[in-house]
Amino acid sequence: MTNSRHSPNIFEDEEAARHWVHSSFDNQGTVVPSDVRDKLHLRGLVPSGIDSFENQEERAMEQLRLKKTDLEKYMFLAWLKNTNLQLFYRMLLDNLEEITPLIYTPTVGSACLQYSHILPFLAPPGQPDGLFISLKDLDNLDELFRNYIEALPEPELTPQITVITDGSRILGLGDLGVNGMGIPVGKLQLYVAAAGLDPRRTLPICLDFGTNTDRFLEDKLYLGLRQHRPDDEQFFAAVDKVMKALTRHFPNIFIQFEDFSSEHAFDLLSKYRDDYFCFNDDIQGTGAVILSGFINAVQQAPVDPREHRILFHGAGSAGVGVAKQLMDYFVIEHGYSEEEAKKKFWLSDSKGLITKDRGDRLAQHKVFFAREDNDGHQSKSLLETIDYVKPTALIGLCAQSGVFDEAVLKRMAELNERPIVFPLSNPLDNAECTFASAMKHTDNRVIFASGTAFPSYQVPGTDEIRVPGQGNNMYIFPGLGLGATLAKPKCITDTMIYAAAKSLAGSLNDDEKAHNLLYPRLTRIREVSVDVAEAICTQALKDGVAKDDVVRRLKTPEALREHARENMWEPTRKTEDIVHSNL
Ligand SMILES: NC(=O)C1=CN([C@@H]2O[C@H](COP(=O)(O)OP(=O)(O)OC[C@H]3O[C@@H](n4cnc5c(N)ncnc54)[C@H](OP(=O)(O)O)[C@@H]3O)[C@@H](O)[C@H]2O)C=CC1
Ligand SMILES: CC(=O)C(=O)O
Ligand SMILES: [Mg+2]
Repeated sequence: MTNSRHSPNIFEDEEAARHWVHSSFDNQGTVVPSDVRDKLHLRGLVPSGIDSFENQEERAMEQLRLKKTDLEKYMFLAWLKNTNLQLFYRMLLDNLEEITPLIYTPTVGSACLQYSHILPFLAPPGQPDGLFISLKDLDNLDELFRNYIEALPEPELTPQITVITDGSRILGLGDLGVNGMGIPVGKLQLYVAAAGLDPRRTLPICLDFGTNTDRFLEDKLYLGLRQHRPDDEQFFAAVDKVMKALTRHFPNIFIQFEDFSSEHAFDLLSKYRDDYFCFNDDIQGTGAVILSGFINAVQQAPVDPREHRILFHGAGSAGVGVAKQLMDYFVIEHGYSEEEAKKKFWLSDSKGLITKDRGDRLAQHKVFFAREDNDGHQSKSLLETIDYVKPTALIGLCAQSGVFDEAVLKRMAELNERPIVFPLSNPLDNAECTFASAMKHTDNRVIFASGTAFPSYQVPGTDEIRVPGQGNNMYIFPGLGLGATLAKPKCITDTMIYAAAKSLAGSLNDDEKAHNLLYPRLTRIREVSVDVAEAICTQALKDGVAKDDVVRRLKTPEALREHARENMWEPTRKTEDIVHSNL
């Protein structure tokens, strides 16, 4: 994909020249060649030396590494993105393993907690980080969207993808209100880096519907609406107004629901999934990514795949979403009926094992997996539940730091030759256990993936370095979004989500398999996203929902992969591309 803006000619049209000079996308500062500087009257406005892209990147990396804290690094990167967007993405793509944790989990968690304190220092005035939609603005939605379009560097490049949150459950950090904006911003940066979505066409949205976290309401620097959240009736009506306005302004936009509280996440998905071009990342994206890691874990565990018993600690949108997705694995791959497959799952929450006769009123999303075969048995503590269930796999999605403690891990190791332990809660401080403790307390036998990346572990007394898996939906949503924006299906079907998971599981190369990895290395994320995008397109064609004519003509996986590759945006890497070839 080229970066070209087709008209008008920036050397002849004064307004276009001014626009180019002030654009954080076009004007890349110290690398702009001297003939372009002269034509655009930039001589003297930058030092006379002309940088190479390599030097420009080296300087920026040097500054990044000089920052003392990860939050300072986050702020530097946000400022860089908002002032020299292409340099930011060049750096990110060239240093994915170093920078991803700084723009995404874990650092984005600290940034969200501090968002109201740092926001004014992330972008120049007038350049929006995203669109803030306050409950008070529901009658002005058209104006809000128009303002956003007019503030864009290239108003004709309308958004094709949005990540939308109401900040009510940000990672495992709780209700952060308007501070949650950091999450859509971070997710969309990964869409660009990992799958080549055009950064000019991404739209982060934060629904500023108040917060129930009093410490924010009492913080005089808090920048959101200072009131408690609305009741359900008002909430659903407000979201509905936003959905209608959003799709009125951007009819083909692909919508990712993110980090809504579980009480609302399931209902929003079922309300909109058939008629809007949308999906829920925490339910479906996480479901797909963990299914993929589970498929690869099952191959490493010396257990008949049909004998697995899976215990979830945490039964919110992520826990239930992942359990449903894993259930499909037993139905599709092993021919189980849904009822039989369901019996392989036990879910526990803050009150213990979820059973039908526990004595409390279960939230709707927990009813499906509530056990009925417990003969009155209830268990409160995790250890008790493990003794009762005897799981082969323990999956943490409860955001309780360290809850997979020494006793829990040792019990999993007693029960299993290769226990599967996935502490998936984010950010790092919320993980149910660390990789080091999982290795230590299972005699290094654990099959492991966590939501936020842990460092590698050297097995004591040996040279062996073990690399932990990162089971994070970032391996799925970028490729899913790329495939969806290409195929333009009427809706995202369950079979498309399943196909994405299978494709991710199958994307390990020989080296990754030799190292017993559960997920591909992050450095290959663009290749992997091409595979996931192809799987989405192929399945959309099979399901008869793909609307895009080009995709409908491209029938083979290789042709679809090529199409995905050709449509991936790349930051400029050649000087001649700084001024577009059509001028
Ligand atoms: N790795 C990844 O890609 C992803 C990770 N996540 C992570 O998953 C976590 C949960 O997200 P989500 O499901 O939406 O959140 P919710 O807050 O909706 O769910 C949390 C669940 O954990 C349970 N819980 C809370 N405290 C305890 C406890 N002490 N013991 C046992 N269970 C407890 C809650 O119980 P109760 O229902 O009784 O309140 C609830 O069922 C977050 O940390 C999030 O970052 C989410 C999406 C993707
Ligand atoms: C990764 C993610 O989506 C979450 O933790 O909510
Ligand atoms: Mg999320």
